Amino acid sequence: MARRDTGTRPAPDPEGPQALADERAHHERCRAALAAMAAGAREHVVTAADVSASGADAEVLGRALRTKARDLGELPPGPLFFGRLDFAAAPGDEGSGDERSGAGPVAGRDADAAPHAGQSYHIGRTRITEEPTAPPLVVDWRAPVSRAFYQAGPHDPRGVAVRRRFGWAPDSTGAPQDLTGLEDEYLGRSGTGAGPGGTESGTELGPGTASGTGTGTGSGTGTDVGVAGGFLAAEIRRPRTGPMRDIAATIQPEQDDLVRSPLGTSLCVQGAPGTGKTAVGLHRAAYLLYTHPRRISRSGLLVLGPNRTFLRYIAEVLPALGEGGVGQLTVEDLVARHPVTGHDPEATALVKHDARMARVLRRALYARVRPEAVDGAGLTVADGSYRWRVPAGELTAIVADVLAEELPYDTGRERVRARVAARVRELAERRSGPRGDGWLRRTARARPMAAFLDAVWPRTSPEEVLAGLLSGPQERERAADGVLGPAERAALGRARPFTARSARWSAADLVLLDELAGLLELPAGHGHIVVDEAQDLSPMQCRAIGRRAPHGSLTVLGDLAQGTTPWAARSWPEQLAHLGRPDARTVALTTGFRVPAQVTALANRLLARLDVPVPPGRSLREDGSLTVRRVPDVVAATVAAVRAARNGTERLGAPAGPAGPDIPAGPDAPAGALGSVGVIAADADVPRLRAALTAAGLAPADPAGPAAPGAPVTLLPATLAKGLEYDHVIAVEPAAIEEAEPRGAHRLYVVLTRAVTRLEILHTRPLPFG
Ligand SMILES: Nc1ncnc2c1ncn2[C@@H]1O[C@H](COP(=O)(O)OP(=O)(O)OP(=O)(O)O)[C@@H](O)[C@H]1O
Repeated sequence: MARRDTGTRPAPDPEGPQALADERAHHERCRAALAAMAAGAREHVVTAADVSASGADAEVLGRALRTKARDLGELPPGPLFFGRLDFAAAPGDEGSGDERSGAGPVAGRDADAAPHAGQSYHIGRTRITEEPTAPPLVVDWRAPVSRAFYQAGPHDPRGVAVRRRFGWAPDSTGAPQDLTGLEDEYLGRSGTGAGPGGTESGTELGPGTASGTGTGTGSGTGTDVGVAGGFLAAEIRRPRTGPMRDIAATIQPEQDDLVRSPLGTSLCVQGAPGTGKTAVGLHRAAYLLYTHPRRISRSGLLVLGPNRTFLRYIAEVLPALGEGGVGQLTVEDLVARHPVTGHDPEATALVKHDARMARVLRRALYARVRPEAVDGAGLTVADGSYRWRVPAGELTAIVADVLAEELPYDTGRERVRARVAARVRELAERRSGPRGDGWLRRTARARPMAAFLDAVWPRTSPEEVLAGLLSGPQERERAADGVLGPAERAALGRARPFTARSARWSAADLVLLDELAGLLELPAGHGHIVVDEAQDLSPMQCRAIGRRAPHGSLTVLGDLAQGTTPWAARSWPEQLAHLGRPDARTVALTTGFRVPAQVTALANRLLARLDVPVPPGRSLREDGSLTVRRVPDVVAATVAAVRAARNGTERLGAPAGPAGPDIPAGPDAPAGALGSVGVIAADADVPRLRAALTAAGLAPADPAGPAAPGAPVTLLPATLAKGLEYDHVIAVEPAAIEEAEPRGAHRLYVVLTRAVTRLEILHTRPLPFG
């Protein structure tokens, strides 16, 4: 593990200022090249229509070019590279583990496929080149060549002589803007990785930074990232001011392993709060799109999150990585055949989300297939002066055979039709010579055939089957007998009968309708699905996701300790089986990048009471603070706490230091460096807190509103906190949060782990944790 203690050793490198000037010049060159690339892409869009052979070609080409032009145009205005690798004159076998090196280089990106000895590569969020045949000015962080940036260490330099990271000072909005520093690690001095390897380096500071000393300790390579120092520390301490950011500059080795897992591998990441699960999932999505552009298109990739607020929070990560246009949905969106207009009591919802419902629904659907309805006289089809008759026994056998094939219901119906028609043709040909395909098609559509099918294997819809099941006691008894207990069967039933047309569907009904739709016909598949907060999914929701990637893979992200739904998972093997991926590799992440150590210690105390088999988290951050205050009036105390935070009497973030990929924030930070404040309370307490804050002139943003991700103060109900983070969290009355729902202790665990820098707990009632 490379260790650096530059905190006590100023950068000694006499070439520093020149190196910085050279890098600035390179950055200027990159900016000009990127502008030319964007202009070129736009021009290609215009000319594509003229040069294409057909309208269809023009459309496809135009779409591809438009996407490229848009992505280039949409790249955020920040730094165009964040790292550099200088390979030693005799590189080792770096990059050989990447699946793409086996598959051969992708056209136009040959230079990025494997490092060349003695060559330097700048690494950034997108590839930049002055012309297609020239070596790139910047290689994409996902290219095989870039892998060493994340994985090389003193004991495994991967041919890297020097790894350089860049520091960028922020502009007035807090976005990194000016190249102000660089930090070199000498990895490959011995050339073999033997010996002490990774040696010290200096942080070369440019003008405008606070001092001439380096930052922090340790740069975090190897799986033991330890206490973060240098630019990683600066990055994770950077105040949160808006939507989630990408972490391309500081992905850690164990995260990188997950990000670059092969497309065919389904992964499950169990991670304590703030360990980067969401970040890993999104970067893996970007990596797969880059690495397998032909096998997985943007429309073939899907990201699922728990709610709209969360999706808005993560919405900018993929576009910032040059991958706009990826579908980001909630599971509710996925199954939204109808608006939700009904509501289920909890006991009913529990039954509907239970895995056993899959069997009940299958039975309810296939109860419609009735071999016993075959007419004893068989099926007779007229053919000119002939009458062809298939005997009842043969028809029954055909139906039984097709049933045994377990095809989707609609396919089964067509298979029966095709088999019976083929049998009729056999009879006809035996008597009076060959029959063509047109004849066969007509026979398959003949009226007696339709009547036979309607009696034996009728056409139906998910709505019809579910309405029948929920409102017909007999149908329910038949389908659920031996599967659900009497109380569960009763909970499933609706008092008043209804039809598919008059139905008011509940959220759980939509999941059941989706299951039925999947039994009737296979849904369109995705090449890869990233599922966040997967611990909260019910077995039936898991099935809805799994069947949408029949040949694809999944990245399943979650934390059993954060499960808050009544059906939340308690074991990953079970959840993965419901997702149809029992063999997925499960990996635990425990190093937290968000929550400070004191807060993590508090959360771990609560975790011990949650009875879930997950390892406790540990924090990478020794900074940050935790305050627990018993107050006479939580509403008044909340107003005072928010006011103090906004007045800047409590500064947030890291101590002032040289710019890493960071905004310096701390006692000397500029006012603009104040981070976000999140007030989190039991849902029922939110209205009065909102009223009080608004009356005090501190109107908070509504987390569901459009301004939420960038707002200075957000007030959010505990049930919306999942996946989000704020610099300063004010958690109001934990006892009320815990008692609001059956899994309230898990909810409280989520709430207590949202703070990046400071957690302030305000309470009048006794605290639910020891
Ligand atoms: N390698 C890294 N470098 C810098 N920041 C990181 C890194 N990994 C994670 N982070 C940051 O840590 C924070 C937490 O990450 P993320 O939200 O992905 O965690 P999570 O495991 O999904 O958390 P939770 O379970 O609480 O939702 C984010 O701000 C993320 O950008």
